[in-house]
Amino acid sequence: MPPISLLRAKDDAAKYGLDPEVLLKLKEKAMGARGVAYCPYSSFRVGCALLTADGDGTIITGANVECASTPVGICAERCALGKAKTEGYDKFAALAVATDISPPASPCGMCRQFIREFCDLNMPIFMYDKDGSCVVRTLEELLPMSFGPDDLKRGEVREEL
Ligand SMILES: O=c1ccn([C@H]2C[C@H](O)[C@@H](CO)O2)c(=O)[nH]1
Ligand SMILES: [Zn+2]
Repeated sequence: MPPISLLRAKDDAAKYGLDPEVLLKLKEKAMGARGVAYCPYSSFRVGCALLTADGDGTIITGANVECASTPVGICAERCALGKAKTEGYDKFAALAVATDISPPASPCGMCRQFIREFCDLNMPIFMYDKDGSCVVRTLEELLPMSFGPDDLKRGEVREEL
């Protein structure tokens, strides 16, 4: 009998067209990335793992990095996306975020908009709690009726008329 985590990963993975083993790896990486968070001000560790879809399914991780001037810090999700983009990745299949609370935290509003810049609206976002239990939503479910790069292009067309 496979462990519960694999059974659950199979359901979640099937729903979003992902390999369950890859999803488990993504979860491990997101939970592990909490360990490198720099969060001396909040002590709130966040880890993120981004599954790339450009080639061999590389996983890019990130964690929150805070700053004495507190608004200057960056969330784990934007850290991971910034790393991925600047390492040449342009397509993403899933994002996982892990915190030490339960139920799990979800990406903040600023991160939802940042994810919207680079990812499809139907991309799943897996949110893990301290024990590894998961809540999953698509980007569109977390950010309905969103504004994105295509909307700016529509603005350009209007000006030409
Ligand atoms: O989804 C989230 C929510 C919060 N944080 C960070 C920002 C800050 O460093 C700390 C407390 O808000 O957690 C993230 O990285 N991602
Ligand atoms: Zn954020």
